[in-house]
Amino acid sequence: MSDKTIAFIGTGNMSYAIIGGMVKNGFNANNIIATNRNQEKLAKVAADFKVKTTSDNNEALRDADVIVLSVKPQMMGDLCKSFQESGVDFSDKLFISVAAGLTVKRLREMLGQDVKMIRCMPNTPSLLGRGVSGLYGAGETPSEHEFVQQVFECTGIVVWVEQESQINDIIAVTGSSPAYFFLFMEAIEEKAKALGFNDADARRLVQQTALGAAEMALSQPDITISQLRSNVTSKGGTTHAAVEHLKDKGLTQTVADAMDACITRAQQMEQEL
Ligand SMILES: NC(=O)C1=CN([C@@H]2O[C@H](COP(=O)(O)OP(=O)(O)OC[C@H]3O[C@@H](n4cnc5c(N)ncnc54)[C@H](O)[C@@H]3O)[C@@H](O)[C@H]2O)C=CC1
Ligand SMILES: O=C(O)[C@@H]1CCC=N1
Repeated sequence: MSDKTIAFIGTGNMSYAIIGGMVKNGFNANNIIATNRNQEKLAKVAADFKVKTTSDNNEALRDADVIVLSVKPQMMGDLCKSFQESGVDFSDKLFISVAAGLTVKRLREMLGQDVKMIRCMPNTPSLLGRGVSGLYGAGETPSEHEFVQQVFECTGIVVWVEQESQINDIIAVTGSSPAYFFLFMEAIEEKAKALGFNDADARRLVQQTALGAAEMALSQPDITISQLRSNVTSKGGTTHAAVEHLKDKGLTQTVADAMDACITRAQQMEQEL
């Protein structure tokens, strides 16, 4: 593993998950700096992963080779302005942005320089090494490309996209989609409670079933997901009744429409921010 130092600017949910995945997968915690304005969040990431922490973004900018911009998109303008005013020479540093809805062009405008910039669209299962990261690069060297690949492979699987616009597709398919699965799990959990299961059992039943279904798909790559579904569905049986109801109610189209809404929102943010 490279000895480059990497700083996460704005260590909230997403960067906490990436840092956790990196440390659990052997990345040297001494080479990771986490920043946040919030001291409690910094104390937690320091305690959990033994990384360096600071509330001074400029110190992290100065000390790191690779800078991960991970504040909310709406906060990015102010952050980049503070970097411009910091007096730190960051012209040779590699930037990675995990923000939705901010293009490389816009980020470079915000930073006031044509810095090397990789856009990454991770997801929160990165914390467990079960993440997916979509990557799009602009101007990085082969060794930087390799470094970024290694970092995000610590957190799960990685896919490079050729067009920057595909980052918005990745948001719909993997960045936001843990929430779709959680919504589905919430719906089953809620109904389980309505059927009389206590809270703890409702939670255990739904999470174990979701995990089991995902592991069945993962462990049997030669069997289509559709076939796995079919294997549960006895002709004229109970699953058939439930699945037909979901189909009649338009689940497949609803999911496709939701993913389009996700992409449209990312495109709108590109115009707004
Ligand atoms: N949460 C997710 O599932 C995903 C989030 N993202 C992207 O990751 C970025 C961060 O999202 P989250 O982690 O969910 O947000 P978050 O709100 O949990 O984390 C951002 C953190 O930045 C801190 N912060 C804000 N301004 C700061 C500043 N100037 N200096 C230092 N710290 C500052 C806040 O205190 C906060 O803890 C966003 O741009 C989002 O688009 C991308 C993929 C998935
Ligand atoms: O909701 C959001 O905007 C971010 C990007 C992908 C997941 N969370």
